[in-house]
Amino acid sequence: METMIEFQHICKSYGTQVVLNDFQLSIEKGAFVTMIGSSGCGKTTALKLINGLLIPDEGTIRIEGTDIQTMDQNVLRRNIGYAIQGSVLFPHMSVEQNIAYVPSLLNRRDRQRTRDAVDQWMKIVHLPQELKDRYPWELSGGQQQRVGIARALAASPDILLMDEPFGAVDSITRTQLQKEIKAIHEDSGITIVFVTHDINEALYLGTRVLVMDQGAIQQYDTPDQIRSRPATDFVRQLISGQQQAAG
Ligand SMILES: Nc1ncnc2c1ncn2[C@@H]1O[C@H](COP(=O)(O)OP(=O)(O)OP(=O)(O)O)[C@@H](O)[C@H]1O
Repeated sequence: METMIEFQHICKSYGTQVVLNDFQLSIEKGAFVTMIGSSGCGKTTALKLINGLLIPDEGTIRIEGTDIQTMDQNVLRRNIGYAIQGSVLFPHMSVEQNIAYVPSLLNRRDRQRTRDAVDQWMKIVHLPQELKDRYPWELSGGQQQRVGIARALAASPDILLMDEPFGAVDSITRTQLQKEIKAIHEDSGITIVFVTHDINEALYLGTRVLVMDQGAIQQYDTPDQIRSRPATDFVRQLISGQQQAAG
């Protein structure tokens, strides 16, 4: 299997607080990795190191073998979609303009191509076409989240980073969005790294689940292995929470 993202001996501190210490992780191309762990254990930090929003104190991050520090940061970010909790849409732009943002940069001379791309992505994330001319404040939380995902995907990234993208929506919308993102992953073969606090979500979506505690990897395994062979007490506790929630 080809490696898409690799963390090699990564150290990252904020002031005197060490968050990641000799962190090592390899993510296969096409994987859907869900990251779960205690609050403050470094999940968001790990995510932001992938798209260069944060720079490691030590160690190297590689994407398809290339050290990201040596890459053009604009090219890097254009290849990596980023969707986070709550609305990160451009408030002064309509739904259509938000989704078209990157495609219109890429297809400067071909407006029809951009319009077609917007239509296509709105369909995929189940946004009715009549919402095209609305502004973010005229949308529900779930619709805003869908626009955010469509915008991230419309840039045709190889990698999609998602930081609790469904944290702020009701449970029915959340279940729908989970199904949609799972289908998008299966259809596109994109590599997804997804941070969540919800063990059910982590086990449902992930082809691999990364369980972290205090900057250390507790287990990195398939959902079946996490369920049947929890590697540490921390993982066992997470799973017992899942069984309670399910039962
Ligand atoms: N810019 C910053 N300056 C100082 N400390 C920070 C900064 N960003 C994060 N931290 C601290 O680093 C630790 C790791 O933060 P991070 O956001 O990566 O954790 P997380 O696992 O995503 O947490 P949560 O599950 O609560 O979202 C936390 O203790 C946090 O308070």
